[in-house]
Amino acid sequence: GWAGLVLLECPSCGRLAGVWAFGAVKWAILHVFTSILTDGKPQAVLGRMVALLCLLSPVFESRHLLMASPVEAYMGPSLDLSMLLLGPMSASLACLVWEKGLCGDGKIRKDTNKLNAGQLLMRMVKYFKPDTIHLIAAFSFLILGVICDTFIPLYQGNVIDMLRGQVFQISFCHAVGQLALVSLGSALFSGMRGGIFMCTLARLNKRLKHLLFHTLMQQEVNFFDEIKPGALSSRLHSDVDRMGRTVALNANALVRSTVKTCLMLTVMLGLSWELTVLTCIEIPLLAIVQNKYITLSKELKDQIQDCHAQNKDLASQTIGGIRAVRSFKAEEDELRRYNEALEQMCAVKRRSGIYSATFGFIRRLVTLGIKILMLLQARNLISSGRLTIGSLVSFFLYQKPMSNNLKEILYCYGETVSTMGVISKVFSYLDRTPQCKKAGELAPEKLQGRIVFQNVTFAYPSAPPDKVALKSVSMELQPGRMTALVGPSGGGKTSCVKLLKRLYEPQEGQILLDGEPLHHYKHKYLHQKLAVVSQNPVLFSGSLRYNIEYGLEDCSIERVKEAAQKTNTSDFISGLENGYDTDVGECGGKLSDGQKQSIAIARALVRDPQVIILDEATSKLDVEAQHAVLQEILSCGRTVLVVAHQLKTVEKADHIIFVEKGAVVEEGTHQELMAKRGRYHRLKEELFSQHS
Ligand SMILES: Nc1ncnc2c1ncn2[C@@H]1O[C@H](COP(=O)(O)OP(=O)(O)OP(=O)(O)O)[C@@H](O)[C@H]1O
Repeated sequence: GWAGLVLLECPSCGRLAGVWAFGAVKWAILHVFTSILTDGKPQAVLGRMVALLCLLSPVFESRHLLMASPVEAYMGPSLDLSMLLLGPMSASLACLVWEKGLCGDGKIRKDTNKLNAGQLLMRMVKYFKPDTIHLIAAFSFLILGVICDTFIPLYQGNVIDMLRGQVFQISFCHAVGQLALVSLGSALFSGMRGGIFMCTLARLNKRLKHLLFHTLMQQEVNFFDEIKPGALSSRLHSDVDRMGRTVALNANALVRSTVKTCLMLTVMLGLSWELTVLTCIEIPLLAIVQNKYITLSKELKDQIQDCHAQNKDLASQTIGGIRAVRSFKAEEDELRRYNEALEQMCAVKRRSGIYSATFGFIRRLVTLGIKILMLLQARNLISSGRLTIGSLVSFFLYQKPMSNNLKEILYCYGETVSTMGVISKVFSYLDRTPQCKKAGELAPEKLQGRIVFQNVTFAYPSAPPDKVALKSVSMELQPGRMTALVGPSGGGKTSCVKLLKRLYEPQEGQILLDGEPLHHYKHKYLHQKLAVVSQNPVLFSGSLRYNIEYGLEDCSIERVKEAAQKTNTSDFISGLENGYDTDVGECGGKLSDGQKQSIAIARALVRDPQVIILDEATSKLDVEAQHAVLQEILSCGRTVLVVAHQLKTVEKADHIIFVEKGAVVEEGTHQELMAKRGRYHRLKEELFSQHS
């Protein structure tokens, strides 16, 4: 700026030599200045930038002198104000291209990032494959719409130039007709493009959600111990929606803006190359600001997502457990916790808002500066007769959408980059291999139901490495016998049940069913032949029938009724207005705890299992129902394992296994264990006092 002002004051001082001398002095001063500012260690990039800023004008003037015709002598630098600003801008642009695009380190770094992002995008694009026809149609309409769009301002300029009335009426009508035609084409093709894209996006979302849900269903139970349900549901809904939307809409916007930009650039260059250059200078400047903004906002976006998942989790936990919250009068506490989570989210969003406002301000400042330069240049062009008013109007009509296009390209780039985190997270779930043994193909017609635990050692994957839930447990459950697992709380009873259900795999030893390891059996077969009923069974919202036949294909109503009869629930169900079609409410909320247990036992019995495991599953039933259920379960020579806390259940058992601190301590009948006067005898009162 200073150099320019001096030259404006004294255009002929020293001509080219003066310009070079001035550039050199400016370089020396700026070099000293940057050295002082950076404690004598200016960065290489700053040095290059300073050199370019100071020497670009002398180089340009030298070229001017060399190319000047012999007739027209070189008269020194131009007094044009726009040239004054063009110098520093061109230097900044050249520097940016060099540093960001061509310079060694940056390029390598960018390439590796690009590779990952590129691979993710390519993979994402593959999911669109079933919609190829739709996409071809959508992109064809997009290109047609863009072509029509591009010509609208040009025809508008033509019509304005003809308004002066010197041209024939017929050509005016022709120009208006052309304008109407391209406008109509633009509206029609854009509408078609938008509609098809939306449909494609909906189909992609459906496919991705289905795939992700399927993958999640395959994961081992520990995966769900480690990742909260709120986070998973957020991935499944918000993230899949976001990744589909970003990729599809950005691809749409990117192609539209790129085609439009190329076409518009051609037309604009034809109208005025000087004004076009000025329009294009805006882009790299905005790119720098946008790049900085993307880096800052990416981290915040991740934080917002995590906060969102946390809030969702907190709200669903509280609402789901509202009965517990109410009974402990913990509403205030829950409200405070939720409020704290909201505050946290608010703080992150506030920071994001500040970044966005600052970015918006700088962007507007850049745009305003360019606009002023353009008006100055336009005045020069019109006064020298190189541009008509109609062409200028056309140019301005192009300029706004052109800048918008470029901004859109930058925005799409930014959006896509910031969605990479989301895309890679979703893909990491899609690619996750379940950490459990693959089920075998064994499905014998006849199953005895003899279960043997052979030196089973097991620690929960989420527990500390030294905390073992079961230590070398060996035991046998025989067909036709009821075995009771008893022991103090935290002893390892439920862990045995979980291993039998194959929710977890033991780290050492194995569990055999009729002499074969559990994982050799077909998954579906195993869960049909080995039924587990827990103390607090999970029911799903839906009818009673749906809950009893849950997971079974082609289960007749007769089988459902028979199972209900065996658990003494058929009378209660027949008394209901809709019978077996009565809705049980969210998680069976419309049923009493005892009714829930009965339905869960009926659900186990309808499968006609050979092994039944009751994890205190009859605790809420009345004595008569308990008796009936146990009678029924023990018939047919089944293997029965009960995790018992009640003395009367234990007394009915043929065999008792006493588990403490993850190990089998004693076993035998109730009488034998009492006679032994060991751990079982000593803890008997404590074990059963609350329940008996
Ligand atoms: N999902 C889990 N992750 C980590 N550790 C667990 C998990 N579930 C249980 N444990 C730990 O494993 C040990 C055995 O627990 P388990 O549930 O088998 O005891 P239990 O005998 O059934 O107790 P209770 O009679 O109170 O139900 C306990 O120390 C418990 O803290």
